[in-house]
Amino acid sequence: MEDFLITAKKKIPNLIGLKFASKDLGDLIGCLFAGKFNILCGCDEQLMGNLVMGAHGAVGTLYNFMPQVFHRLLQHLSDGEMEKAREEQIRAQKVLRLMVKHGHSLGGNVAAVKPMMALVGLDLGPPRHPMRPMTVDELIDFHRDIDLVGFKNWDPANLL
Ligand SMILES: CC(=O)N[C@@H]([C@@H](O)[C@H](O)[C@H](O)CO)[C@@H](O)CC(=O)C(=O)O
Repeated sequence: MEDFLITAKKKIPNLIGLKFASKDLGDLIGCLFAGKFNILCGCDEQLMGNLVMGAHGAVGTLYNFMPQVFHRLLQHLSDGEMEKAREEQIRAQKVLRLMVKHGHSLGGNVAAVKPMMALVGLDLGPPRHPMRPMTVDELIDFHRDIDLVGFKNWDPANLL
């Protein structure tokens, strides 16, 4: 993406940045120093690392249903409380692993985003074809796993 920014800037004068969805941190630092670009973290599981390296913000799925975890992460980072920030990042990782685990058979982890949003009170309907919604049994399994990692204790204010 660093090469892209340098090359594209010559042809697209109003190019001001990008959402960095890769996990290549070498490329991230390259993008951050490629010029005055606005670089947004597009990989929720790497938010902490991206911000420490200098990313300017983030776009992500998990911020929709576990915002307090990320607010705390940002606060701890700004206070220099790295261990506490890590704890929040690990919470995000635990949820992501479950979304991949339970979303895989549905055609993608976006199908697992829907029940997460429902959990915080927003019924967004079923995922788009070819993904499919969870069956009742799958939903019970998913909720059980989500409860086991402690999700409901992290953001209790958000829950129904
Ligand atoms: C590449 C990608 O899909 N990134 C996601 C992440 O939230 C992603 O789902 C998450 O990090 C799990 O890998 C978002 O940054 C994308 C996104 O929300 C958007 O573009 O609207």
